Amino acid sequence: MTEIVIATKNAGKVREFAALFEKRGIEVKSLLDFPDVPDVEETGSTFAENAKIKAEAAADRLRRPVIADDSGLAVDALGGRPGVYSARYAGEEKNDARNIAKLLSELEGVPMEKRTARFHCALAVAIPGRPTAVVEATCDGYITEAPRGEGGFGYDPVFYVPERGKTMAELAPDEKNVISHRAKALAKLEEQWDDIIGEKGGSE
Ligand SMILES: O=c1[nH]c(=O)c2ncn([C@@H]3O[C@H](COP(=O)(O)OP(=O)(O)OP(=O)(O)O)[C@@H](O)[C@H]3O)c2[nH]1
Ligand SMILES: [Mg+2]
Repeated sequence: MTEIVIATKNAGKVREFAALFEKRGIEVKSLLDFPDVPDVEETGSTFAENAKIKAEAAADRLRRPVIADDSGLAVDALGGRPGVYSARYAGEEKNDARNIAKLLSELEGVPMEKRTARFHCALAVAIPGRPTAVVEATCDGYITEAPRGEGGFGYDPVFYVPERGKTMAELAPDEKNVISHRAKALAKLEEQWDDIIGEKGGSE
């Protein structure tokens, strides 16, 4: 395979997948390259369900193998919220700065040791005519009291990674792409890749 479509319009995800697949010699296309594919409603109650919905809708439309990523942040002190609503936490317009502001205000007064959280990533691979495969991975950390760093996207400026002593947004892209929920899920996918795509899978 030389090219794969990721069913997303999130430019932050596209950037990370492009870097992750580049190492494997595969070029990444996204729905930004296929603007005619309609948006699909994320009606699932889990990351896995939403990833499956997005992957199958795009694969049906494009008639080729597609990977979709559904991801988000689960904060323990908030009972797992924002969870599958991470992108639209502060409103349908999906504004990262407003999402962060809402998160910090909900966590006001919560001490650092109780600000534990994790990023989740579910990746679904939909290939026309085959059952959809889903893999999942997480990355543990803490929510800081103020944003730090310019890298990444989404909640990265307030997600502290204890092993690195930095927020995700302070890590270089190459560092994030080793430890992130997305990188770990992709590594799992790779382990299962031959079973998932079988002999005739992929797109040349
Ligand atoms: O700081 C972050 N670092 C990450 O690495 C990360 N991964 C996911 N997220 C958050 O979770 C939402 C996904 O929601 P989501 O999977 O529905 O994606 P989306 O709606 O942005 O695009 P699409 O892929 O659905 O087209 C995103 O918007 C972010 O807020 C992240 N935040
Ligand atoms: Mg979405």
